[in-house]
Amino acid sequence: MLRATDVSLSYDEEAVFRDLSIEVGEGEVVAVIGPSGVGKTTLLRTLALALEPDEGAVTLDGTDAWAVDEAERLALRRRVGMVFQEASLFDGTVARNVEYGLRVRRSWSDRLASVLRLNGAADAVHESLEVVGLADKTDQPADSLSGGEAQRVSFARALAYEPDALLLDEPTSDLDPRNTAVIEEAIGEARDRGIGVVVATHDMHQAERVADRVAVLLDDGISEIGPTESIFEDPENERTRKFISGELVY
Ligand SMILES: Nc1ncnc2c1ncn2[C@@H]1O[C@H](COP(=O)(O)OP(=O)(O)OP(=O)(O)O)[C@@H](O)[C@H]1O
Repeated sequence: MLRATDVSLSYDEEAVFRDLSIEVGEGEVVAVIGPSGVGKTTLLRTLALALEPDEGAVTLDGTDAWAVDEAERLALRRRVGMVFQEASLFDGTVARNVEYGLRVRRSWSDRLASVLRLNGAADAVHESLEVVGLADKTDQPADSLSGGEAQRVSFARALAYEPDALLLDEPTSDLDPRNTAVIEEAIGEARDRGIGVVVATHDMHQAERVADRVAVLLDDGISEIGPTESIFEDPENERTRKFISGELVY
């Protein structure tokens, strides 16, 4: 569904990754793990069609996002949601923040259809807040939320417009165990809805808990990608094994 093929990307001539390939299918969770600064955020932004790779292709259902015109790329981008490490909510209620995702992301025709479907937007807002356990906070001002709650609202905002793919950048790095558990359950819910999820995390246990497949990003590429169990229990690549066991120090 969402696929990067042989992508290379550099900042100021400095390669972040070279010839990297990764894909996520419908209803699948792929975790990207790797040391700090290796390029996990850059990879997610490439998959979100926010960064154009220097080489290679990013395709959504077979359409090469950088080979089509701007309008078509924007339409593809709308089908991919991203949740950043830090929640970026604006002043206003929780509901307004979640609804905002719907308004910005939907195309005009979808918006019109949702106006015709009475209360369609309100339902989507409520449902996605339920997924993150915040349906009772709909009318609360966003600036009164705890950090964990704000992050959950960010997740709800991305979920509300039913993206095909959802990219999560360290979604629980600053959260306590309870908020972390809520987000991990919400990842499962997204998968059950058929959304393809890519989650970048430095927490290997989290990758083990939530992912169907794991990609290990080391130096300038993926050292290994495969089913979660085989990556953690029986990695084929020596560097992967050392990274997993903590022998590879960065
Ligand atoms: N806009 C930019 N301009 C120049 N260099 C950048 C830019 N963004 C990121 N980098 C560099 O690219 C490398 C990869 O950064 P990136 O944020 O993708 O890593 P990461 O794996 O997500 O890190 P972390 O786990 O610490 O968040 C880093 O060396 C970073 O300093």
